[in-house]
Parts: sequence; structure tokens; C-alpha cells
Amino acid sequence: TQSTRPQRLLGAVQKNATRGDPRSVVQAIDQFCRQKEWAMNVGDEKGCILDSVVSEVNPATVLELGTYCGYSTVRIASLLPPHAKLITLEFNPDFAAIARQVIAWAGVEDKVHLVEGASGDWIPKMTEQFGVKTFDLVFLDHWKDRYLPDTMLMEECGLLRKGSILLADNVICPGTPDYLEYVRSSLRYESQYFKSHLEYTKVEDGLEKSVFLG
Ligand SMILES: O=C(NC/C=C/[C@H]1O[C@@H](Sc2ccncc2)[C@H](O)[C@@H]1O)c1cc([N+](=O)[O-])cc(O)c1O
Ligand SMILES: [Mg+2]
Repeated sequence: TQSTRPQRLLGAVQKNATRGDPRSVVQAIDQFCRQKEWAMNVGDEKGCILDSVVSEVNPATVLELGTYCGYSTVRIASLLPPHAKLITLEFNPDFAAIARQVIAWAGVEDKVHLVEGASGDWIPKMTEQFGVKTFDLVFLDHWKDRYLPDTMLMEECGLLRKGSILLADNVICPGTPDYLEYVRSSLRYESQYFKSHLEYTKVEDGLEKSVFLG
């Protein structure tokens, strides 16, 4: 039977990356996506911007929406302080199964809690299920039409505090126009655009960093 792209991506990690070395996992995926098959990871160029934001925030609690194969999960987890927690939500069980193995190969499973399900269902349960009061950093990289409703839901559920950072992938390509309009016009956010390129291509894309002002 034919393998899937996520299965081939996992194979490339197990073949080329060193167990327990998250940066080698990131490098192996980027090499696979540049040389063999494009995949919708945030990628190396936007990944450097992600790294700088994570390092600046030095978050104790991170929420990632859209795990896919776990590339950004591993990239973020590799920069977290010892007792920090990253909760990542993934809707597709096949992607989740691959991501769990990528996360395990990188050796960052102690910092990561992968939850299978939809963000709309799980965001309201974050506090009761995981004891998280607020998130220091949220990385949005799931269905583009869910960025805005899920941001409003996080506000409603009190999961954002003064200074919480939202970092959104793909605000240009594929684009998240309603989200961008919201965070750029709302008096409750201070927004900044980091111009870059769509992963592994020359097409423009970028990350939008928005600080919740409370
Ligand atoms: O479509 C894109 N991303 C959607 C990602 C979706 C991921 O999140 C869940 S959905 C979910 C997860 C959690 N809760 C609710 C839904 C899907 O199972 C997938 O793993 C995308 C597309 C391009 N592109 O060039 O076409 C480039 C990118 O960087 C992208 O991120
Ligand atoms: Mg993306």
C-alpha cells in the first residue's frame, strides 16, 4: 500500500536525524521538504522568526493550534525552559500519530502534550483539563478560517493575559484576512508583521505577532 507524505517525512527523520536532538529533527524535515517533497511546516525561514519570538517570550505555557507532523512543536519545545509546557492541538488522527513519533524521536515529549481534537472543543476545557490559567504564547497554524473564532474564544475563556503573545503563520499565504483585520484594528492588541516567504518557496508570506493588552 502507498505511504502518505507524513509517513515519508517521519521516515526521513528516523533516517537522518539523531535521536534526542531536536535541532537535527528540524534540519532533517527541512532537508526532506526542500529536496524531496514540499510539506506545510512553518519551515526554516519563518522558523527563525518563530525561534526569536519564543526566545524573547521565554514562555512557561504555550498553545499550538495545528500540530501537523510536529515540526514547529519540536522547534518550539527545543527552546523552552525546563518546566515549561507546550499543549498542541491536532484534529487529524493520522497526522497526530506521525507527530507523536517525531516528537518522541526529538526527545521533547516531556515538554509536549499533544491533544487530538478540534480547537473549538478543547480551548474551553484547557483550564479544567490541564490546569492552565493563561498562555504566555499561542502559535496559530491550523485551519486559516479558525484563527479568528479561536482567538475570540481564547479571550472569552480568559486564556489570554496582559502581555500574552499570539504568533500567526500564513497571514499572507494562504492568508487569514479576517484575523489580520481583527488584530490590527482592535484596541486590545498591538500587532506587528514579520515579512518572510512561504515555506521552501519564493512566494511572500509572513508571521503576525500580536500582544494582548488585556
Ligand atoms: O492549510 C494550511 N495549514 C492548515 C493546517 C492544518 C493543520 O491543523 C489541523 S486542523 C485543526 C487543528 C486543531 N484544531 C482544529 C483544526 C490539520 O489536521 C492540520 O494538521 C497551510 C497551507 C499552506 N499552503 O501553502 O497551502 C501553508 C501553510 O504553512 C499552512 O499552514
Ligand atoms: Mg502554516
